[in-house]
This record gives sequence, structure tokens and C-alpha cells, in this order.
Amino acid sequence: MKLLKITPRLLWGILLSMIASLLNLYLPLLVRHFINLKQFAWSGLSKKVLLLGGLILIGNLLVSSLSDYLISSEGDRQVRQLRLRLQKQVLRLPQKYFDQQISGNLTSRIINDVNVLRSFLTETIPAVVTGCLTILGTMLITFSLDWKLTLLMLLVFPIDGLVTVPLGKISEVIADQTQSSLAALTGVTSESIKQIKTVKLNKTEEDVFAKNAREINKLYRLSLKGDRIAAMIGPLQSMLSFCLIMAVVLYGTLRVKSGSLSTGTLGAFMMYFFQIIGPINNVALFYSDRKQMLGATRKISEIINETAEETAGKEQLAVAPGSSLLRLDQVSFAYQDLPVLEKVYLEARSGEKIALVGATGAGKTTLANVITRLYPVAAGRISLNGQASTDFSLEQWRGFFSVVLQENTIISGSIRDNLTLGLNRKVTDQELWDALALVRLEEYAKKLPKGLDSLLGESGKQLSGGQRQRMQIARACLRDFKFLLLDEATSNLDADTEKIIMTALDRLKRTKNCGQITIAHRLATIANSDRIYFIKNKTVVASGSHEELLEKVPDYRRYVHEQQLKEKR
Ligand SMILES: Nc1ncnc2c1ncn2[C@@H]1O[C@H](COP(=O)(O)OP(=O)(O)OP(=O)(O)O)[C@@H](O)[C@H]1O
Repeated sequence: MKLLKITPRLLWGILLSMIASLLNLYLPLLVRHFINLKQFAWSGLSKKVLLLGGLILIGNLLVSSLSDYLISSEGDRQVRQLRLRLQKQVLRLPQKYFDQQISGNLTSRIINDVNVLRSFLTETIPAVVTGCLTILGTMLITFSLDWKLTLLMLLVFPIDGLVTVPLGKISEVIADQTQSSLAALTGVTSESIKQIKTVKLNKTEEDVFAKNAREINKLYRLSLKGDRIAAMIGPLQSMLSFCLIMAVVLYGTLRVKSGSLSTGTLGAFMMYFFQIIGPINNVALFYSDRKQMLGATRKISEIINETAEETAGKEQLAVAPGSSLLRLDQVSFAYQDLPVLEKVYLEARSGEKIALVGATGAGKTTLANVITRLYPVAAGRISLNGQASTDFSLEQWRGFFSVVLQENTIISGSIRDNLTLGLNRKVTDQELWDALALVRLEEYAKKLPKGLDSLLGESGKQLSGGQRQRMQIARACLRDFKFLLLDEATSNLDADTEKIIMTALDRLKRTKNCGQITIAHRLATIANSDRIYFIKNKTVVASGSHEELLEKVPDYRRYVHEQQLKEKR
């Protein structure tokens, strides 16, 4: 097992558990002594034996408690470490990995599969080790007491094996399928909760319910299969054990009657018999538990072995203060087999506002994602002041950009939490209020009873779409950056508010001497750009000012015309 380890603490726990098992082995011998007594007298040996029995019970209690605590706490510690490792790994995985995942399935891997490993480490391993010891110790003692009765008792192994081996194999498969089914159910449930508004507005409650019910039913059917196996294993084992006990009792009684066995020894045998039934079952289940653990390990390892984004390993490169030039040369990119960008050329300078314009699906957002290295380019070069983007560590490179995305990136938390997200410097309240004022949110925040510390709800549910966009712009403006990248960042605002904010951003661009890269369809947002890159057929087909493009590029004229028609509607 690679993910969880056998540590000294765990070994101590198992050792104590073994001591407790050994202590338990002594108790039937004490009982045998009492049964064999001709007459009970509260003195001498009997007193000593009773005292010893009491001490063994108390010792067993203490040792077992300590052992349980050591094993469980070690399991918790290792599960914590594994979950932290998984969380760290998940955060480092490339964007393309998430494009192919259902977040709920991933969550289930991190939560449910790790629990399977925990139970193997803290339950199966100790149970099997102590079980083997109990079985071995019992056999040694019972052999020394009466080998014939022991041989009869030994029949429990093949009989138990007859039940647990074939049924255990089936339950292994069921357990593996159950884990996958649980992951799928977590996936669909979390998706339907996340998309509840879409579900309601599209009146797809029944469809979503049917989809989720399919997963619930699949899990139910698997659980029923598991229940059937468990319902067979338990009673079958009990019945076979009962038959065997009867055989031991009958044979033992005959031997007692014939005088070749003492009543005490028969009593001790019965106790030993009951004592090893549990351990035998645990040992028999080891194989299927191990299979289940291997399945969970495989699924977790798939995440851990995924190649992470290359984040570190490079020195911070010195970047001269002042003006910067971001340049894309012959950049190409494809999502798996879908080429989206081909030989794109682009330049953005400090103090400039450039715009990426093109029909929907043209590849504008993809271009922004490639610039910020969310996806690696397939060919070509992206550089800052002549230095290739890949010469910079990912962290340093992403630090050059402050991005406002098309999608909602408000986190659950307060206004302050959202504004300071990812900021690695201390900010004063005044700076936060200034940022809010820049996007015209100051009045709104002032009216809230807790001001900057007011909570915004999950994903900013308590804000309007426009307020959410403005909050994200305010957050972006607070960061230190060389280029502000706005991807449809003002699409939800009314024309007047957008104009006010764009004017404020222009001012910010001049005072901070940063560049601005805007992706937008609305003409008013892009028309005053220093340079517009018009994207069509996977590449930049023309660049220039709005007026230049209108004059020289028929496709751009057509695009603008269509856009004007849309905006008039
Ligand atoms: N994660 C992804 N995996 C696979 N294909 C994608 C992915 N994201 C986008 N695409 C595809 O890449 C193409 C460009 O998409 P992109 O989002 O870059 O366009 P866009 O110009 O920003 O569009 P819009 O103006 O509608 O936002 C589209 O065909 C889209 O289907």
C-alpha cells in the first residue's frame, strides 16, 4: 500500500492490540480452573485466580483502549495528510484535466475513496494481525489441552472458507462498483444543486430527478446485492458454526462421560471456539477488503499521478519596471483534437488598450487562457519584453495579469474576502473603499450593516449580475499587474454604468501604466481601443483601430453591422 503507511505509531497500536488478544487467551484457562474445582472456596488458589482474572480484564481494557486510540488517531493523521496531498495536487492540476472531469466525482474520490483506505489501515490490518495471533495462540493452547477436540474445531476453517471465499469474491466486485456508483451520485447531486436556478427556469426538475434517481437506483441495486450477500454470509456462517459447536459439544460431552476430558477443558474449548469465530471471519474477509483498498488506491493514484502544472522550479526573473510589451508570435492551440488558434500574432503594451474581437466561438477566451498559461501553446511563442513566457515560473507569469472572467468568480465570504482574494499584500480599508468607488459599489456596500465584512452568499448569490461583475473588476484593480484582462467583464452592466467604469479603468491604466486587454462584443466597449485584433478562422485576420478596420476590412464591417443590429434589438 503506497498511499498510507505502516508507521511506528500504528505498529505500537497493533502490538498493544496483540497483547490484549494474548491476555484474552488466558481467560478460558482461568474458567477451566474454576469449572474443574471440586468445591469452591474463597481462599488460596481460587482467590489468586479470580484476582488474576480481574487484573487481566482491567489490563485488557486499558491496553485495548490505548491500542484503539493509537490506531484510530494514526489513521486520522494519515487520512488528513492524504487529503491535504490530494487537495494540493488537485489545485495544481492543469485546466485541461478539469475540462474532462465532473467535479462531484472528483470530490467523491477525495472523500469516499480515502475513507476506504482509512478503514483498511485502521480496521482490516489490525484485525487481521491480531486475528492471526488469536487463532495461532488458541490452536497452540487447545492442542496442548486436547488435540482431538482441536482437530474437530479446526474444521471451522474449511467450512468458513466454503462460505466466505466465493461470496467474498462477489462482494469485492460489488464494493468496487459501489464506490464508482457513489462517485457518480455525488457528481449528479452536486451538479443539480449548483445548477438549481437553471433547473428551475428550464423546468427540468423531472429530468434531473430522473437522472439522479437513475444513479440512486443503481446504488440501491448494488446495495441490495451487497445486502443479499451479507444476508447469506452471516446466517450461513452462524449456522455452520452452530453445527460445529454442536459437534464439539456432543463429542466433548461423550469424552467427559468417558472420563477422558474434564468439564473445565470442555468449557474452555467452548470459550475458545467463540473467541476465534470473529478473528476467522476477519481474516477471511482480508482478501476482499484488500481488493477494495487496491481499487480505492488505484483511483486516488490516478489523481496523484496526473501531471501537474509546472508551477515552480524557476527563479524569479527580473522584470524591468516601467513599460512592458506582451507579444504573441505564431501561437497555435488546440483542445485535444479541436484546433482553435492558428499562428496568432498579437502585441499589447503598457498604457495601451487593445481589444480581441470576433464572432462567438472565434477563440477569444481561449486566446486569453493561452496568454495567462491556463493552457500551454501547441506552437509559437508568448513573451514579455522579449523573454519567453515559459522562462518565467507560472506564479510569476500569472502575476503579470489581473483577470476578470466571463463567468462568476465570486467566492462565498465577505466583500473584504472577495476583494482581497489572492492579494499578497496588506490593504487598508480605504483602498478597499476606493476600489468599490471605482466600480460604483461604494454606496451599496455602505448601506450594508456590516460594510466590508458583509457576507455575499455562495458564489455571491446576494449580488445582482452587474454587481458581481463590478465586484470582480474591483478585485482585479486592487492587484499589482502589468495587464488587466477583461473577458466580457462589463456585459451585464447598463451602457451608462459601463461607460463610467471604462473611463475609470482608462484612468487606472494611465496612472498604473498598465496594459488593458478587452474581450467584448458590445461596440461601445471596444471602439475606443488603441488597437483591435479581429479574430476569424482561428487566427487574427486584421488589426488596427476601429476606424481603420471599418475602412479596410469588409469582414470587420460586416461583424460591426451585425453587432449594431443586435444592440438595437
Ligand atoms: N474547454 C474546452 N474544451 C474543448 N473545446 C473548447 C473548450 N473551451 C472552448 N472550446 C471550443 O473552442 C472554441 C473557441 O471557444 P472560445 O470560448 O474561446 O470562444 P469565444 O470567441 O470566447 O466565444 P464567445 O464570444 O462566445 O465567448 C469553441 O469552438 C469552443 O467550443
